[in-house]
Amino acid sequence: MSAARLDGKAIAAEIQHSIRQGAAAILANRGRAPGLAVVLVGQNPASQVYVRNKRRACAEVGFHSELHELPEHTSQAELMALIDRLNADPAIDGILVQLPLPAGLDEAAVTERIAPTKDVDGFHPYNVGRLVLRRPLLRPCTPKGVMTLLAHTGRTLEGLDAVIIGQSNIVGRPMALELLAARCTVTLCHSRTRDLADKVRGADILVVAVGRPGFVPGDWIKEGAIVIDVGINRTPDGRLVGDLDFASCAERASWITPVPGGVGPMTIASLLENTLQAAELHAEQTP
Ligand SMILES: Nc1nc2c(c(=O)[nH]1)N[C@@H](CN(C=O)c1ccc(C(=O)N[C@@H](CCC(=O)O)C(=O)O)cc1)CN2
Repeated sequence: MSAARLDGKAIAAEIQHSIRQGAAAILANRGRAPGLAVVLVGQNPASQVYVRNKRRACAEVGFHSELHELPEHTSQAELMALIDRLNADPAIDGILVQLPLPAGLDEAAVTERIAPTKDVDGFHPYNVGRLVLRRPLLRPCTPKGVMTLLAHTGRTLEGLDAVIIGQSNIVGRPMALELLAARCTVTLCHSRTRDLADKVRGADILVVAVGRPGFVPGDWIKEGAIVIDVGINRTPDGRLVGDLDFASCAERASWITPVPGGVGPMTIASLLENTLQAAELHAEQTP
């Protein structure tokens, strides 16, 4: 079998098209566009790229976006005070604090300070709890984007065996909850997992988020599996690659995501969806 590509860039462009119409409707009804505040602390070069891409996507769909750039040595109290101001700002529907934060800042405390209906990353315990209880409100962007990609395969997910490698709060864990809600049987693997290759060989759906180039070889892939690569790694010669040995995995999979152009653009599309959803929630709350 040779896999078909799940083209995240093209699917994200379709989503942006419909969001542009939603943004226009909010503008017509409320007299202002959906608003996203992006908080960037420090000078992490990858974060700078992601933030630029997110703001460009906002401009393309007609959202208001504003960037709050803070120096590396910002204190916890200064960051919390900014979040409080943005929570109270009626022009802001979504608040995004780009991660990772510089050492010394408490990410969990910052996440919990964001008002749950402005938490467009879906990281607040309130939003995570709703996902656990199968009553999601704002869903974490990368797993949500992966679910949209899976929907584009046209396959029924119910009953499939899904394996996730990587147990982070922003990808692996919410990904497990999403796939469980879609009635998959889910195995969440991590650095202490035994017999990883055997577990992966049973997967109808494989999601890999470990941050190690070429971590999954083709002979781990079940014939016909759907394979999703969340990894983004820069090689010494400057290329961007995922966590799969792409060529050998593509020989056995039925569907596979490329890097770049797979999950990354879907993370940004999901952020736009969440920001529009937050703006609609706020419109209901303030008629
Ligand atoms: N507050 C958040 N911080 C982080 C998140 C997040 O969802 N919220 N996720 C990651 C980084 N991330 C979003 O912020 C992200 C990563 C990659 C892409 C993307 O579009 N990648 C492109 C390639 C871009 C490039 O040239 O480097 C692709 O894969 O095609 C978007 C968003 C950690 N932090």
